[in-house]
Amino acid sequence: MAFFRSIAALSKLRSRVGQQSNIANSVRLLQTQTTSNLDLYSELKELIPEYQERVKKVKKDYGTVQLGNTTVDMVIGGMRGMTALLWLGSSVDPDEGIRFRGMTIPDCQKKLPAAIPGGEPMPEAILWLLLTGKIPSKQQVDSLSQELRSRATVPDYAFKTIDALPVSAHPMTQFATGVMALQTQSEFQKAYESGISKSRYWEPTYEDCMNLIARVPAVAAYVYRRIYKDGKIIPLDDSLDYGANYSHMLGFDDPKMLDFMRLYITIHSDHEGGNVSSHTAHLVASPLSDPYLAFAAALNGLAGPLHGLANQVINVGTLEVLRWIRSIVAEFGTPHISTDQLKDYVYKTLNSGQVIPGYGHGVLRKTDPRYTCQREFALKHLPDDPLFLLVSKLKEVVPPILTELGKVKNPWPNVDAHSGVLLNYFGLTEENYFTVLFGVSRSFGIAPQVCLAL
Ligand SMILES: CC(=O)SCCNC(=O)CCNC(=O)[C@H](O)C(C)(C)COP(=O)(O)OP(=O)(O)OC[C@H]1O[C@@H](n2cnc3c(N)ncnc32)[C@H](O)[C@@H]1OP(=O)(O)O
Ligand SMILES: O=C([O-])CC(=O)C(=O)O
Repeated sequence: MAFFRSIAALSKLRSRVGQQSNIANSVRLLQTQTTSNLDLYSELKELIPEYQERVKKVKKDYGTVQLGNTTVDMVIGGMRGMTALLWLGSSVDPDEGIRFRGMTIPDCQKKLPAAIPGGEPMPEAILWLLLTGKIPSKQQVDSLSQELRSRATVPDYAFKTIDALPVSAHPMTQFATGVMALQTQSEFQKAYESGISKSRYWEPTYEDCMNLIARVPAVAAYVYRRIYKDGKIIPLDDSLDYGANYSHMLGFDDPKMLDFMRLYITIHSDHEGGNVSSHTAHLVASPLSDPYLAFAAALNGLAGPLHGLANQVINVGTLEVLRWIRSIVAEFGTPHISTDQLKDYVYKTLNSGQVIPGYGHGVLRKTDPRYTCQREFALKHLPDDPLFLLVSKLKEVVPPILTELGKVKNPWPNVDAHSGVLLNYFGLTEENYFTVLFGVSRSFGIAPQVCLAL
């Protein structure tokens, strides 16, 4: 299976050709400027032409600079470890994890606007940051919230297209089908057919990206309500921001769940360009397939159990353990499972030829900071939840066993090992649906990259 690793961001290009500070200066784009347009389009209209010029200049001045050697392992491993793509939004350091435009998750939690005092960063804020490289004000974020709501209407035929599938179809299949139905509204396709100039491709692409991001929660919520709640649809609430609205349309209005949803979307948005979903979108968009086509393709990659679907599998695992906890509780009157019992469970999984879902990574070599921030959220809001305690215990038990195997490069937990426990706590217990949440979030990372690659 091919995992493509990328050059991540221009900042990574800097470190790879470290001494050549001229390159560093040339590629330090967008991040240091301080325009203050209230709407994102006006902001980008100033920034993108300059970005395009800088990319041209880097190409002209440094186009022949070598960025490393290609080994047989890299080729067999599906370009793993090969510097191969330009990815502006984020970069992943093996030890430190994700940085969005240079900002770690704790930086984002400190600096990006929240919907409530002391709350989690809003997805609208990460979108602004990924697209512009700048930290938006609360006013800018609120204006973006409003704009996304105004774009959120989904045509009825998209729902009917989903209805043509059996209810038993996997939620990811239904979601990707709904996204394909939205594609008929592509502004890029229309503009291309009418002969738009190359330098302006980004404009209808931006329209498509914003419409796509605005509309996917309604499609995703429809899939959830159709499969699990007898098709009773909950309409968008005009007073809510993006993350809160998605949770609301799913049927969850606990303020803590709304804030968790904001955090969830923020941290799942982007993970450099080499992961399967992001790379797929980048590849599919490169021949000018529009953002809907690129995003639907990405969803199909995300639906693989070694990528996004791992969050579903870990929950099948944990729910099995939960059933086990219940039987222990029934028998002994206590929910505490011993470390030895858990170890046996992990060995049983490995001995049956399966991987331990939620552990390991193509790039990371330490615990995923996305796992850590979800753990911190859980410690704050549900410290005594039995499933959370179990997931915490798994973190003690699994890494030494994986290390013992001698071949696993990263025995530590990744993002997928934790999200399900939190969703389950708030009542979203249908684990087959979890990857759809991941998909909605990933539109935030993919869309800016598709826009900026033009
Ligand atoms: C959002 C995300 O996509 S995060 C990742 C989500 N996926 C998972 O959690 C699934 C479990 N993890 C895995 O399967 C892997 O760690 C991957 C796919 C994420 C990364 O794969 P790789 O880069 O090939 O990992 P690595 O180089 O460490 O693999 C070496 C060996 O260790 C094994 N290994 C890696 N992780 C695990 C694990 N969690 N459990 C058991 N074995 C593992 C590999 O299967 C491979 O075995 P093989 O040589 O017999 O084929
Ligand atoms: O980076 C990867 O290979 C997988 C991952 O964690 C993601 O896409 O979020």
